[in-house]
Amino acid sequence: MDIGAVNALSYEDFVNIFGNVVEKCPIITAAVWSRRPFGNLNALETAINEFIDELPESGKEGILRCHPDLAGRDLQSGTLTRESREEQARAGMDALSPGEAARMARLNEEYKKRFGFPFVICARMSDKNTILQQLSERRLHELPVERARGIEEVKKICRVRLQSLVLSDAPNKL
Ligand SMILES: NC(=O)N[C@H]1NC(=O)NC1=O
Repeated sequence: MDIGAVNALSYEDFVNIFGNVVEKCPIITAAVWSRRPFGNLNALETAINEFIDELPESGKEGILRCHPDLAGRDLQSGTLTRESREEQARAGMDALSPGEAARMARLNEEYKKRFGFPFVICARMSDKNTILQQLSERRLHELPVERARGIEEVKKICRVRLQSLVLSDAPNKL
């Protein structure tokens, strides 16, 4: 899909296609539609990032809360979004040993209890050992540091999702 095609989309189609680039937050996609025309894919990504940056801290925490746990209940019950399922599978979250799964569950719970939102990391840029290590380290941070860190990871996930949507059909790359 080239950028001209993206800019020509109705808001309904735009939200249908790009609505989950930030997990379960189609309101962000719906909001940035009014920033068209985008010069290129980076401009669309920048519009999304700016929208996120302008939110109050409670809004940023809300975005984090829309993310499923890694190797959590949604993965076990098959209720992850398609994007999240693929990302978690690539990082080996569906193939943890019983010991790793128990450690992940314990650390995820500890993290959520401390911060009031789930641990978020761009699984496509990571693997299970790094994820476990990062979870173990980041759970000790202070809230403002960790909220900002989680949002950085949301932006990385968004970039990867945008790229796979727009660059996947080769002839008209952005
Ligand atoms: N909790 C969390 O990090 N979830 C995710 N990370 C990612 O890359 N996809 C997700 O759903």
